[in-house]
Amino acid sequence: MNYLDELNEEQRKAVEQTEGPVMVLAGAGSGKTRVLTYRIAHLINKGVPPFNILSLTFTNKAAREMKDRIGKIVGESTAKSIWMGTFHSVFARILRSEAEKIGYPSNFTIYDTDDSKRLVKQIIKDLNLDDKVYKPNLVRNRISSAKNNLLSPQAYKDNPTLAKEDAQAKKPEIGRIYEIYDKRLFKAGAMDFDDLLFKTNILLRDFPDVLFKYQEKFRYILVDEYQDTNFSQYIIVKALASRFENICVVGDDAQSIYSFRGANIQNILNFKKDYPDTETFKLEQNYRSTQNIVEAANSLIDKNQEQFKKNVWTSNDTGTKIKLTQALSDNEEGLNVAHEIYALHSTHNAAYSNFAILYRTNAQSRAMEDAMRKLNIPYKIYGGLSFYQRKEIKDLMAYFRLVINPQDEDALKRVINYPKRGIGKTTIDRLTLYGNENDIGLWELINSLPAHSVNIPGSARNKIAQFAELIKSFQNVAEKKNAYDTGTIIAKSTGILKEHHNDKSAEGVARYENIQELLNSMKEFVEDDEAENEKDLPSFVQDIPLLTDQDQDSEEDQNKVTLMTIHASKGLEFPNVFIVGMEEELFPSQMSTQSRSDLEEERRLFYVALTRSEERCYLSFARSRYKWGNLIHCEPSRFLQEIDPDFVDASGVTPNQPSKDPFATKGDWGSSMGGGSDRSASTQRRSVTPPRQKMMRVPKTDTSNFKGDDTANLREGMEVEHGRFGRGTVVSIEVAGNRKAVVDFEEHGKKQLLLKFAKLKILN
Ligand SMILES: Nc1ncnc2c1ncn2[C@@H]1O[C@H](COP(=O)(O)OP(=O)(O)OP(=O)(O)O)[C@@H](O)[C@H]1O
Ligand SMILES: [Mg+2]
Repeated sequence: MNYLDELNEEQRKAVEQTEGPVMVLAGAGSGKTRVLTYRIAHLINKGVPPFNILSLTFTNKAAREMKDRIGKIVGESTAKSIWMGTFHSVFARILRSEAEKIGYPSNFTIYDTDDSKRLVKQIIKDLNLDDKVYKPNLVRNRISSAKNNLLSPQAYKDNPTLAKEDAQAKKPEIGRIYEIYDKRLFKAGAMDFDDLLFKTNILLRDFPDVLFKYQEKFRYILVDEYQDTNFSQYIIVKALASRFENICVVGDDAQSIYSFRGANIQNILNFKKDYPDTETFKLEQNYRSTQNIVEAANSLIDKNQEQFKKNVWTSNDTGTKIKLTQALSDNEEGLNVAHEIYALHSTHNAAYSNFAILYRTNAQSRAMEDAMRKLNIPYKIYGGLSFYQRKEIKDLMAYFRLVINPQDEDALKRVINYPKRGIGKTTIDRLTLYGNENDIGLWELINSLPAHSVNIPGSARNKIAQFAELIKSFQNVAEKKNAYDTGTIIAKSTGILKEHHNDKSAEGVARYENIQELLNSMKEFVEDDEAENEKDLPSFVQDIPLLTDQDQDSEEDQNKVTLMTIHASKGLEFPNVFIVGMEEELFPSQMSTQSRSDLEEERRLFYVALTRSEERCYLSFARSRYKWGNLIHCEPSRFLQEIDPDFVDASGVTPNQPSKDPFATKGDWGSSMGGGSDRSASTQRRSVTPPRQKMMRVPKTDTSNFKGDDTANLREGMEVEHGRFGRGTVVSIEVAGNRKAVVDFEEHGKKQLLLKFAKLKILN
């Protein structure tokens, strides 16, 4: 069958209109991504060389799937040379070949969010600022949004509005922090994620020949999920497309869910202004979901004022109604979901991969995971601590980074005394201070130490010299050997492998296995004959910070239930979808209920969630859940009443009085639902005693300053105390296998702990 026959008329028109600006603005599941995919195949069939096509997707996984499909139409080897991937990965690749023009080494390091946060923290400390006021996360977000709006440190400092905002927030030094942050990154030959876009913009702005080269190269540009592009991405696309204007963007204003990261829905609304010749196509037929799901989603999004009205319909079956259930607690909610999955799996023979559980916040995964494990249901969780963020992996990777780019000070500081070689903290601090004051990079400094009058004793000087020699010897190895051989030599001769091997605790064994796993993946990398890239260490390390856990899907992950946040589920589809935690102050989130536009974004998020489902969709809420160590009573989400009740099976959940909430609409799924209710219609949350008979866990009685040491109650964000490491905050909890938690300790940094042994005290 001709591939064009697999499209409806409107889709086909959008595919065949290959020249000039094209916008496809259409609802969920209407085939926008399919149009992009077939359009690329069509371009190639019409004779456009694949290397003249640039396709920007939301995830690298989406790009791989697109490439696979195109490969089936035009042949795999042809499909391979299309430039396709996320903005970050595509422009990282371009920056590597052009970096020297903007003063960066081509093997610049990419700092992930964690690395960049550590740097911000360090600067706050160096400036003697109070990190309770200058919260590193907040400062980093502010810098990030400045970069995504293309504001340099100078422009930030000169901007009166920002200065006023910062002054009002009692954080007048953010501009200065940004300036230093920027300088240090540059000195380290490093870019953070936002820089990959920011620096691309600088490159295209300041080097007309480079701009010309890529305009000529990317004669056809396609962008998926255009509604979630930010200003920085928008300007890149605009610059590249301005010569030929063969640009096709697809998106759905109703699915714009990243404004908190600077995504600007105006980009899609302004497309026509930017390109007056734009041909617009509307796709209205949904191929993904049953009628019930489509209509339910339509009725919900109708409540938003800011939107293009769309008429989305489907010729699919009516399907079953959306099933609304309630539970007494988050644990019970998890068990309900698990039982339903188990039942569908056994009676309908549904593969586990046909199920997704979607939630608003990562912390909600815990109750779901516990339940999956109770019923022995295999699951895969996205968005936890990704493999490459584990401490032992980052340590070894820091050696790799340093070998490739010795200017990388974050890497250097991370390993100069790891494994321990007697170079103390005071010594490192003195080196750093001297380097900063005299504007000498750390690597240069430790290599010319005799020429400098830093206050460091002779014994430490020797050790530093030995360390520099060690790194240089690795650089020699890296020049001659492939990534795997180099990696193995580094893991062995630094003593890292041995250190983990000798540690026979459960954590130690896991760390050793993780290091082995990293080396295995390096072996795979060098043995992969298909991939045309170099097999050396820099090629292996290059894009690792850009990998997300969605990119690490292995064969064995195929038949598992998917657990993820709604944000991460964009563009995906599953036969059965469970949307859990449909409660006020959780979804919509507490922060969002103060303004209409924020609330509308939450509603779009709910729209995204609903429209992931193909056949069955389940909504649930719990009447109580733990938050910050307290059991909180929950109100059903206002969004539940916004779906036309014709499409919802709420049997067992009786409607209640209308809510008093100013944004709420008719009806309310209220408090007469389920046992043990003692609620009025108030929307306030408060702590209550859990209804005993059904609660899975009851918090222990408080006899000390501590909330009890029952780690079953542990949640992300909690303050805890550990016998050895002191106070810290729970960053994430992993329940697969032995329960583990990553805790960010005030004094000791992040540690992964096995909860069985860790004896964490939950603080107030
Ligand atoms: N003409 C068609 N015939 C058959 N199936 C189609 C057709 N168009 C789209 N589909 C199928 O419908 C589903 C949704 O398509 P697609 O993912 O491209 O939609 P989308 O508009 O990109 O959705 P989203 O807004 O969620 O990203 C896919 O499974 C796709 O294969
Ligand atoms: Mg899509």
